[in-house]
Amino acid sequence: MTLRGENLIGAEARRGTEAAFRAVEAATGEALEPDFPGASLADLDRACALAEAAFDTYRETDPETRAGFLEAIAANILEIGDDLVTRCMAETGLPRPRIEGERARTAGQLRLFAAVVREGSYVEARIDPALPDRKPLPRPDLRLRRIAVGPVAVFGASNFPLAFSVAGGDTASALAAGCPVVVKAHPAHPGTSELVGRAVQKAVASCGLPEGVFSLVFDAGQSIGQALVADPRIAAVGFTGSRRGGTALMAIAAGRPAPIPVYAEMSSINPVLLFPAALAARGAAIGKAFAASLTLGAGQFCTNPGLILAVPGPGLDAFLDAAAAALRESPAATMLTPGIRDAYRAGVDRVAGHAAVTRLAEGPEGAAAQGRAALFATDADAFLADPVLQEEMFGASALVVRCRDLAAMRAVLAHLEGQLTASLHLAPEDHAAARELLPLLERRVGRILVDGFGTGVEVAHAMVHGGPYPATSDGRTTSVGSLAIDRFLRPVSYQDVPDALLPAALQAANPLKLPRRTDGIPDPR
Ligand SMILES: NC(=O)c1ccc[n+]([C@@H]2O[C@H](COP(=O)([O-])OP(=O)(O)OC[C@H]3O[C@@H](n4cnc5c(N)ncnc54)[C@H](O)[C@@H]3O)[C@@H](O)[C@H]2O)c1
Ligand SMILES: O=CCCC(=O)C(=O)O
Repeated sequence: MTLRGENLIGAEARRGTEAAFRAVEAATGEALEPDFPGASLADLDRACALAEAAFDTYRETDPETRAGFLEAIAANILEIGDDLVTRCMAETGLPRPRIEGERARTAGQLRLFAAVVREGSYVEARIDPALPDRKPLPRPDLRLRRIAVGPVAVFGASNFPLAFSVAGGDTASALAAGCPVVVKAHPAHPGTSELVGRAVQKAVASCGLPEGVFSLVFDAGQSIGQALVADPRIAAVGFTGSRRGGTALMAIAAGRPAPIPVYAEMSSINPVLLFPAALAARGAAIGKAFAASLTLGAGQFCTNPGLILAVPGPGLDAFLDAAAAALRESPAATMLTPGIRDAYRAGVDRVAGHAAVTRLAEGPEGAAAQGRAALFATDADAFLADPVLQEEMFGASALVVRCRDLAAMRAVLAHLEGQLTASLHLAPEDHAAARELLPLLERRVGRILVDGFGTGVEVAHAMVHGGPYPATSDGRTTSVGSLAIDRFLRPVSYQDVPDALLPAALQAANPLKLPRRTDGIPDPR
């Protein structure tokens, strides 16, 4: 498929008129064809106007139409075939199996949301019938459903060019909720973005939907993204990226005459708690598994295990020996962009130069575009004394914090910022100590896992990929899994509205066959 470097504004493909940029081949630094001229403010205005015009029709599409649309996007992405995989590999430096796996995950995610739309519980249809004879006052007829919030702005992520980008989780959940989407492509993979954007655009047309359901804009800088968040027709924002970028967009959204929510997933160091009996029983095996998780995708996962907490002893020594040996042999890996590589190296240098930190291991030196793995250690007192030590190093390096006892481990956890995940490595003898820490962990993180690592998020109904700030801007939500749809819905209550005027979801005959509650009790199905 030929790339044209065009913004996709509704049904149109338009070459931008602003500064152009090109993708860079991650491994070589070579510029890749074609040019991507940035969208103009007029292009963005048209995209937002079309999204607004599409909103009322799209949000009332019947479940089958909307689910079919999501499935058509999945099919169209797969239909692009190897062109998508090779372009994506070139732009990101990520290997083929990773891109193919991520493509399957992206299609599966769209299909999951299709199933959610067909099943219908997300509408939360509730009916409290009128009680005209209630004393002292009659009760009105009350009916509630959730509706889409409005057009949503999505910022594609650099590190998941498919699953968190143009047709990734934010887009899939917003479209499932009934929200048109305007995507601001990540500048690191514009070709991948255009290919996927065209797949979505094609699905909009083949499903007979209003053209404004989807648009995709490119920008060499940040002004179009900022204007998108400020646009009064945009009702919510999905973002995955840096803390600086996420908080900048939050400030724009909060400063609007009508503020809107920004669902930003930003930074997390994902603590790993190694409990004494687990370490004694299998320290070396955990160390090896940790190194594999740390180096996955050159460490460019928001779920990367960047912080290890453990009590010193022979078990921890075995863990460290195995982890260090694996990391010393782990080849340097191409990073997504020169900027991300430089930020990673600067983060590593900052930690390496810290007076209270020792370097335990370092991977082999690589090419200019590559990042090498590293493992550092400090103690709990030093960690508690310097917030720099809990800053995300976005790459394959981690810091081990030696805690003199479990009380020190608790103090470190209590001091941590919000996190996406916490991993506990346990033997049965550790359960009592782990139980003590669980309430604190629940307050700090979005997902607690045992005997594993957070990398490799399952896209499922019971998944939470979220967590308190700064892991995300809103710890009440998730950006992965079916619950992600909640971000883009809001409840509306209808009081004494005649059946003929009610939305289908709440009419007496239940024409959409939605699961509903009457007086709080699920209706028989
Ligand atoms: N935790 C994570 O999941 C995660 C993922 C990717 C990157 N990162 C971090 O972010 C750093 C940079 O990577 P990145 O380019 O992917 O993230 P980024 O936040 O710099 O950019 C993400 C997107 O937001 C836009 N953007 C950023 N700042 C903006 C602003 N002030 N106004 C308008 N738009 C803005 C960018 O153009 C891009 O489209 C990495 O080195 C890493 O530290 C973290
Ligand atoms: O980088 C953020 C997403 C991480 C993820 O989805 C995974 O670990 O699978």
